[in-house]
Amino acid sequence: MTARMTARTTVTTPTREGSAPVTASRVLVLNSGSSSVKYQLLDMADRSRLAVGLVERIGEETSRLVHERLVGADGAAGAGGDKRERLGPIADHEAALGAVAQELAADGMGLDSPELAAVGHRVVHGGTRFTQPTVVDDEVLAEIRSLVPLAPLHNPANVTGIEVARRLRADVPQVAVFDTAFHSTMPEYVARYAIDAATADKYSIRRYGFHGTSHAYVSRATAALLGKPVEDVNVIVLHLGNGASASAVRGGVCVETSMGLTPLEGLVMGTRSGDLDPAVVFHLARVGGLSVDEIDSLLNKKSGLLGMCGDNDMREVLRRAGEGDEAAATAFASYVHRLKKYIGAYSAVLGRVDAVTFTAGVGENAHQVREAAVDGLAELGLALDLEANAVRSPEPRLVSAEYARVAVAVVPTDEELEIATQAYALVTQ
Ligand SMILES: Nc1ncnc2c1ncn2[C@@H]1O[C@H](COP(=O)(O)OP(=O)(O)O)[C@@H](O)[C@H]1O
Ligand SMILES: CC(=O)OP(=O)(O)O
Ligand SMILES: [Mg+2]
Repeated sequence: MTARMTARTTVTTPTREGSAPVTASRVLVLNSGSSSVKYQLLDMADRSRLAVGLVERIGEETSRLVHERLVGADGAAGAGGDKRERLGPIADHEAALGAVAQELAADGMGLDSPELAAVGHRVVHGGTRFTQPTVVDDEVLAEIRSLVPLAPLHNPANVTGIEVARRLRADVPQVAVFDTAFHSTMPEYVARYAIDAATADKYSIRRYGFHGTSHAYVSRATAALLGKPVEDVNVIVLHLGNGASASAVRGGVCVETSMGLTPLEGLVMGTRSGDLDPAVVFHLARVGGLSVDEIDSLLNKKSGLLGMCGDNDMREVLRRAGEGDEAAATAFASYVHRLKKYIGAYSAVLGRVDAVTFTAGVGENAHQVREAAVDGLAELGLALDLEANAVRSPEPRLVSAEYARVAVAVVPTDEELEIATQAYALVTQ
């Protein structure tokens, strides 16, 4: 990406007065979740962050917007920032994005700025069609909308984000960057489920995989950390946030990932079950009398750590387990056992593993999870330097023992920077 960036052409937009064009190098990135919007404004001329923020608990009485300006009020780097918080109900995503636009405008960095080159949107499901970042027009938006049944928790919010941003700034390209894109290289025999082929084709049933923007960024950053070209590095990436997924990346190309048709399969997550016998669904319907929607909600929103022990935040699970709480200890043990299984499985898939990399909220911060997941895997070449592993740091770093054959790394993910980079590259190419 960096190489592509240096050869950039410029985007020109008219000034507000409609006179001479100015060079636009800012990208606003929107990551809209079901009840939250995370955003960042970046200047791609030097890849710096100008403002970051979060709106959470959208639709509740207790909504909260936190906005942080990271540069001087006139956009000058290093001139000191400002952090503001707004509490009180924000009814929906439309209102949330309106509030975000207001905060940016208050800092002189509003959506009407002639310096805005693009808005980059995280879109979770891109189906089989969207394997590249894509400028959104009516037809593309309709296709993203048609994928809502495959990502009901995520795509509706992504669609709203695009609609609102388009309305606020119709002349600036809206670029969709898809979670599924990086995984589109999986071999057909990996992507296919072993079900009737005609049925699978009719209903677009296959493994798509998610968090691809993070898996792509982190696998490249791991190669950089090892000081090797990405083509020479085989890595298992463990993205452990609220949603969690593993991927096996051979020489920069994804060959397998744990999430499937939807972001429900695979690892134990904050509120999602991950892998289970599909017959659990039939049993709940036939014997439990639950509707399909009730089972969907149970497995997506009331399972995982939350379902097993009542807390979905790993910090809380660790605290309770440390105090001897049995349900929390079992939930933690299930979480790391599933991780261990995927590390083993993907070691077999890759044949040779150069690194196992932990990322996202849990992966970057919970040293206990890393320690427990790697424990006992010496035969696979994995061993930690426990002291290095326990150190907190925002930097990419190695935490493996010096003698270990396979590196264990902690690499902070940066989906927003990756989305901005891809969006900017597309509009300036
Ligand atoms: N210090 C910490 N120790 C353990 N877990 C943490 C810590 N900080 C954050 N987390 C976990 O990270 C999760 C959020 O990760 P994040 O990548 O931000 O998720 P998402 O992007 O899916 O919202 C939280 O639910 C919490 O469990
Ligand atoms: C796809 C997915 O699971 O995303 P998130 O972790 O943001 O919920
Ligand atoms: Mg995330």
